[in-house]
Amino acid sequence: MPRIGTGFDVHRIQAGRPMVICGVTIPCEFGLEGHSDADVGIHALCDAIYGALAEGDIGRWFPPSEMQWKDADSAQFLRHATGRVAARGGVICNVDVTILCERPRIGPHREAMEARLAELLGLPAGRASVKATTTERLGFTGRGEGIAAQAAAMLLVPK
Ligand SMILES: Nc1ccn([C@@H]2O[C@H](COP(=O)(O)O)[C@@H](O)[C@H]2O)c(=O)n1
Ligand SMILES: C[C@@]1(CO)OP(=O)(O)OP(=O)(O)OC[C@H]1O
Repeated sequence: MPRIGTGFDVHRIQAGRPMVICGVTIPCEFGLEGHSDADVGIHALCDAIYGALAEGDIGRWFPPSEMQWKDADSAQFLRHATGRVAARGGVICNVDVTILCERPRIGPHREAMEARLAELLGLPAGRASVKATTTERLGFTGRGEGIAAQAAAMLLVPK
């Protein structure tokens, strides 16, 4: 049956950390705070996939209280979510991620992010989409206090 899931995540800006979004480290004068590498795009996408499966959220599988996930590469979280789909005999049809921030500009890195997500998901090119929007300088993203991401995932799962 078709199953759809959505995800949303926010991380606070933090100086002195790398900026990793959708599996790609991009040049930026600040990074994101988090227990892991704080890849806000991948976290939202994991929640979309877990949500489509009704298997909880990323914190269920990778609790922030566990030191083994400190500074972890979020690619492993996405591999796990993808593995859960396979374990249920399902496939991922397509995913779509939107990053909400004024800076950094996502456009120059969009194709690299899509390629990396497709690789991690085991999808052909064109099935993983990354988009970006500002919030017109409104709210916490607009003030540059944090970055938000939302995601959707479409699956086909036997039941
Ligand atoms: N961090 C961002 C934000 C936006 N973009 C690109 O700019 C376009 C216009 O943004 P608006 O918020 O004014 O709609 C948007 O469609 C993105 O293509 C970006 O690259 N990085
Ligand atoms: C990714 C995890 C891993 O402990 O921690 P964070 O990097 O803090 O990310 P967040 O999206 O706040 O929470 C989910 C956690 O599972």
